[in-house]
Amino acid sequence: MSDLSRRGLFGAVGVGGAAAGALVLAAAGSASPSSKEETVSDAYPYFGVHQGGIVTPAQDRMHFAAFDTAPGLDRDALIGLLRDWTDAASRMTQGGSAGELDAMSGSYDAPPEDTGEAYDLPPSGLTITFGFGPGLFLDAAGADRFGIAARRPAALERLPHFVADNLDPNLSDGDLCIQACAHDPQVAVHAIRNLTRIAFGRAVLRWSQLGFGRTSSTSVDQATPRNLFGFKDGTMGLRAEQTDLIDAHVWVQAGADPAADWLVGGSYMVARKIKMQIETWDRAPMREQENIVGRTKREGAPLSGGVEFDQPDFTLEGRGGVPVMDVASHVAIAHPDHNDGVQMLRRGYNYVDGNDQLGRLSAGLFFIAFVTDPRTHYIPMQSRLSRNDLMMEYLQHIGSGLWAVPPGVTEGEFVGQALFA
Ligand SMILES: C=CC1=C(C)c2cc3[nH]c(cc4nc(cc5[nH]c(cc1n2)c(C)c5CCC(=O)O)C(CCC(=O)O)=C4C)c(C)c3C=C
Ligand SMILES: [Fe+2]
Repeated sequence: MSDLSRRGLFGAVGVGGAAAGALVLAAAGSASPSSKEETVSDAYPYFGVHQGGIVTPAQDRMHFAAFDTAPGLDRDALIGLLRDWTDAASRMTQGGSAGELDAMSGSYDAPPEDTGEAYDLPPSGLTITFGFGPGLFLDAAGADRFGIAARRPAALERLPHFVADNLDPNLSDGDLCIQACAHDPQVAVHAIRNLTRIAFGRAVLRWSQLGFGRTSSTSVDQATPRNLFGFKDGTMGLRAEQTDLIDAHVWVQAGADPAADWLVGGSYMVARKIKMQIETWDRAPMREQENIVGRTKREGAPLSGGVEFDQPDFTLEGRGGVPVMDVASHVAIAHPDHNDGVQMLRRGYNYVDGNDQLGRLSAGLFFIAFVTDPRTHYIPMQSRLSRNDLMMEYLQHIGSGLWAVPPGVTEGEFVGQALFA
């Protein structure tokens, strides 16, 4: 393990103004590694043009949390919360404590400012990404509690109902959300726990999710991981290095929504908790599994031929003139050619929440995508998938949410500050 831990605060807070994704070593005296040499102890800069945790190379662990603001919270108190969250996030991502004092310091007669479980741990690539839900702008009763309703982005509405959705309100929505990703689960959990604690009296945890195993790659240097169906997942996902595509499909551009200019440089985050009927899937023949996905299980190559990163040929016909790639395969329906060219930055995680009373795993994929506009990028694709995707027989969408993700933070500012200017 690196010498770098949370014993005291490190001088690395605020290192560089570079966009998140540039890796820095916070340990004094260490040489900067290339991204191929990244280790579990590294830190990403907190301050930058975009928030971390979007184009940052997807870490292997995630703790996601959605919050509701407390009844009676006013604009100044909300700003105070965002400022406190920003300060804590800027410290924790650099391997520091949640509070100004570390977990073992402070008055003996007061609770410590940090809960302590990450005290000996390095930064572990921690990123903390904040999002604002539709309810922050207008609550269920239509009240503009924080004086920001006029600046609500037009695209920030609850996602519509999709065919076969079976959403649990207790696993959906939230005025605010936080995505904490790290190489070490204890570091991600520590971040959410302490941010929840800091929010006491101002925002209440509504629902949360642990994810253990990325199902995407967001950098060209990352190998493609596998999901709980055993297939390579993330092959055709957007990569940080594809900057033109990231600009076109992920970041909100100037002029996109004049009422929501504060969101320029930010994005929209879609989260869907998708239960996978894995015991049923495990009984499906290999031929059927591959046909449903549209790719080979071993290599992740398109069924039309070639190797993993080759494009599928949807026109290729097999015996009897039947397309080799099933028109209802997951890949066929989700491909940009069949979705007006749209792509999304997928950043999901596998999850297992124990099991049900019949001995079936309560498991699936916590789907996360960052998009420039959910109305063009997520909603039409999900509508097609929910109606036609062969994989839907094995899936159940049980949780859902959409949040506007403000741009990155400059030192001295708080996250989302431009919304309140
Ligand atoms: C609305 C968007 C998507 C949802 C929801 C979704 C769920 C989901 N996907 C898999 C497994 C795989 N998905 C793959 C590709 C793929 N999926 C989406 C979108 C959604 N998936 C897109 C845009 C793509 C890329 C299509 C393309 O350009 O070819 C693959 C193949 C490998 C890959 O390219 O990533 C797999 C496997 C599961 C299990 C799942 C829900 C549980
Ligand atoms: Fe998919």
